[in-house]
Amino acid sequence: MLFEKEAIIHYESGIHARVAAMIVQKSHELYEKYACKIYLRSEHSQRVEMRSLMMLIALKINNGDSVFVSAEGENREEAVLAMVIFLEGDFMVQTPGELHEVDRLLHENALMQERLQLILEAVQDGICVVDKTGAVTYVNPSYLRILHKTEEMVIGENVYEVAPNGNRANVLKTGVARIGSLSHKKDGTTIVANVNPIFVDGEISGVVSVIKNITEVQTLIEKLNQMSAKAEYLEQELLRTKKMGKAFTNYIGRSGRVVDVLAMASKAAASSATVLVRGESGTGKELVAEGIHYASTRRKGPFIRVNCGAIPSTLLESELFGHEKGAFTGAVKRKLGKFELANNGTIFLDEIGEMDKNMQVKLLRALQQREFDRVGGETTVKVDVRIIAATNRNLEDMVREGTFRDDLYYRLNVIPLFLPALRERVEDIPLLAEHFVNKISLQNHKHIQGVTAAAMEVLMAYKWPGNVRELENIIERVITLTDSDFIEIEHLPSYITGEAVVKQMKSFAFDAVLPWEEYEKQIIGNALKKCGSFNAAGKMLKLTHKTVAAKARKYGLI
Ligand SMILES: Nc1ncnc2c1ncn2[C@@H]1O[C@H](COP(=O)(O)OP(=O)(O)OP(=O)(O)O)[C@@H](O)[C@H]1O
Repeated sequence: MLFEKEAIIHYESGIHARVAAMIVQKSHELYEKYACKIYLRSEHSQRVEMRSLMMLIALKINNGDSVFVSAEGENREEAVLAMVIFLEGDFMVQTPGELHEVDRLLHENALMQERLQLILEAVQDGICVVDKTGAVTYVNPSYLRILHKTEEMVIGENVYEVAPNGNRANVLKTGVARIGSLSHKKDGTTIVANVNPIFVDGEISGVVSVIKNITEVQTLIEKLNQMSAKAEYLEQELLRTKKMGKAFTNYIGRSGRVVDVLAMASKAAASSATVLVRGESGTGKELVAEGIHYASTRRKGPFIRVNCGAIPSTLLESELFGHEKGAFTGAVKRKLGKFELANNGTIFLDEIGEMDKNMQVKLLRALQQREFDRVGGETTVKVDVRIIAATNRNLEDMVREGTFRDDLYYRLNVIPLFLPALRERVEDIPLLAEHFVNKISLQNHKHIQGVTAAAMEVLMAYKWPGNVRELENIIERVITLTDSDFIEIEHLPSYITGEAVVKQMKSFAFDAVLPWEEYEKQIIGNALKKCGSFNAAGKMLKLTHKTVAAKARKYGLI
């Protein structure tokens, strides 16, 4: 409970015994003047009369407590007032009515200040406060870290002296904020600064500068740029493979060569240029030609295939251009040729290298003028046909030898597509094998689940002169003849498995002449490793399974 007439004097600075003596002196005067006794009381002590307890006052006040001044006597109000006025220079004085609220506000303020201090110290951005004279009054630890400076170096320095044309001096002069100003330091760091003026009562009272080291950000931006360039490239690649669309989904393969050739084919499909598909027999030339047709705007028109190598040259003209009734013996009615049938679609001239030179001239005319005469006909027929030709022959050699017309060659070779042989894309074999196993077992109502790893290894080691067609045929034969769940080595033809074994044996040191048993042991061991059973190994080696078992025992292989 506060005294009726008292003041609370908050300790503000250290009080010495000298000050305490002055207080005592003053209280004597007041006693004389107002006939009052002056008491002081700290928060934690009894009130004490001034005259006797000088040291206590000094100690108590030095502890930082609030000091309550009260008086007893006739004019105690005046006495307290006089004491308060006397002390005002060294102490903060409040009247009792405001005390609690101010105390609370003070406490809140102190807390807030503490929090703000913590925040300022914790933020990663550097903060620098400059007063209105240009002197640096505050920097946070991040500021010092970013600029590699110490507090002693920066506190107190004047921005008008250290950087008269800098942002801080400028903002202080103009009162206009500067945002996002970049500076590159000698050590290679890049710093971005936002400098804002501080206004108090409409007057500029300093600036606050917030800086950030964006060297890392710039490195990240660079990385981001690289990544986005890479993503763009991959997106284009994806688009490239996607663009091939459904038209090419029948052509199985994911190897780089296949992806490239299909990308080119899909580009070719977008034009109506003549395409020449090259590749060994069985590499899927027809599939690609079909893909081009179905990926083109002509997809709703017909795709007409002519095997120029399979039709006798005497009949090829009528096959391609048709004939009129009675054009030759047996021509009992008018027959439309493949070119007419392919109108508004695509004609696929397979095995073009087999065409004889007479026919080549006629074809050249049809290609150049998109018109021809039916055999025995007098009127010229005009057609709108896209031409795709294919060959497994070396047309360049044929042109050189004079068996293929060069003008026709150039007409056909507008967009050449080279299909890789299967041995050049071994990585596609598992994919193709799986495709054929699924397709053929479905057609044959079988449930073959796949190819064993060992058998796949053998398939991948084989040279495939017949390419994909040969692979498809082998899988078809196996599926037709077997009932097991998986295609195993023993199901494969011996010319394929044999090649694999020979390949393995190449690693064997044939230069050195060893006892026969050494070779035999190696061969039996290899075959058993590859086949996994006496039976299969026997088939591969053309021995009975009993012989294989006996030799395996003899050489301690089991
Ligand atoms: N990449 C492939 N994906 C799936 N099947 C393929 C692939 N390549 C070829 N084939 C299959 O192989 C067989 C032969 O293909 P295609 O007739 O297209 O080859 P080609 O190169 O035109 O042969 P040829 O030169 O003997 O005429 C077809 O049954 C075809 O389905």
